[in-house]
Amino acid sequence: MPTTSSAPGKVYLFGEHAVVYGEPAVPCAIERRATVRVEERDDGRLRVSAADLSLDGFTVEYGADDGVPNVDVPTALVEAAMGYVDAAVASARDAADRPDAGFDVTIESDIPLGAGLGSSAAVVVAGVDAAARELGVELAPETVAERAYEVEKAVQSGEASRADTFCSAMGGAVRVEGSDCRTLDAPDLPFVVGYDGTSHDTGDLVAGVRALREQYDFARDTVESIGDLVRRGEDALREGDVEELGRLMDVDHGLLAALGVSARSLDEMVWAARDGGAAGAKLTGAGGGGCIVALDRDDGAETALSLTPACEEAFRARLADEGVRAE
Ligand SMILES: Nc1ncnc2c1ncn2[C@@H]1O[C@H](COP(=O)(O)OP(=O)(O)O)[C@@H](O)[C@H]1O
Ligand SMILES: C[C@@](O)(CCOP(=O)(O)O)CC(=O)O
Ligand SMILES: [Mg+2]
Repeated sequence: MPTTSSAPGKVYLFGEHAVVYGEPAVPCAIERRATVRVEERDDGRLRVSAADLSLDGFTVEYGADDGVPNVDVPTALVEAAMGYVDAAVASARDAADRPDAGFDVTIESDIPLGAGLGSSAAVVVAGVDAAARELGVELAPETVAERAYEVEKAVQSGEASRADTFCSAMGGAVRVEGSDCRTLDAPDLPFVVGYDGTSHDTGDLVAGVRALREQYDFARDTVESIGDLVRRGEDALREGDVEELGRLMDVDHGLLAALGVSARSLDEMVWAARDGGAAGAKLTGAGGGGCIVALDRDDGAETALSLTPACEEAFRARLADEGVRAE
């Protein structure tokens, strides 16, 4: 019998990148989910079918004996796409003490891939949960979050925060500062997302910020300023002060741009959203291309984004109360 789990993507209200260096961040889970179906197979092989909105559906099959993917899409693309899934399956094998378990894995996701909405975290969280349950082990969402964090850290060359994975596992709005991870009471904020249709590599962008931080004190100061801003933002979130949240999002976008992780398309979408009346707008996630998030109370920003050439798709994103769940 196959076992299926799903987990949500997220937007960052504030704090991405700085959270990697121990500053606080507030990501919010959104109602776009990745669904992972897992069925144990008795030959020890791993077969993965991934259908995604921005990558043609593909299937990879390989076993411990050869390790060679059998597919007809470019190897680099496959390797990039498989890193997270492979490591998620390995984590579940470890949790169940079944190092040789083989699986058929099928992934479906309505989270654009590599666009800052946490598709990697959602796939890993749902994958660890489903594969562990398929092997008879029920993990608490907090445990799934911690295992998924270890996976992201390993795949992103040792650089990741707990923010995306904790948010995806727990749902709702969360606050992450180092290893201190908490869920927050938050109102359903009027998020609208603008997506430029491109993707980024989170590991590369995080490495770029690290290099800048090592070279320039101003980059260290910028990371600390993002932390200060997040602490101010927490008060505004508690009070449901959308105007102040928007102002702080605008500043956060400027600080992220100073760290070199914005892009022309992201800046164009941010300005379109502001011109359309958003309370504030910023890139979300690693940046470099992908998505922006804006606070849009009256649909003006969503309309402005949908009319902006840089924006391929604009959509509303409701807060997802539920994190990882069995389907
Ligand atoms: N539907 C999917 N099927 C298989 N792998 C996926 C899917 N969605 C995301 N991934 C994995 O997540 C990676 C993208 O993660 P990342 O660069 O962190 O961007 P983000 O988390 O912002 O979407 C992909 O290269 C792939 O390994
Ligand atoms: C840049 C970072 O703060 C968030 C990355 O988010 P995403 O993978 O682009 O959705 C990295 C991290 O927290 O691990
Ligand atoms: Mg990611």
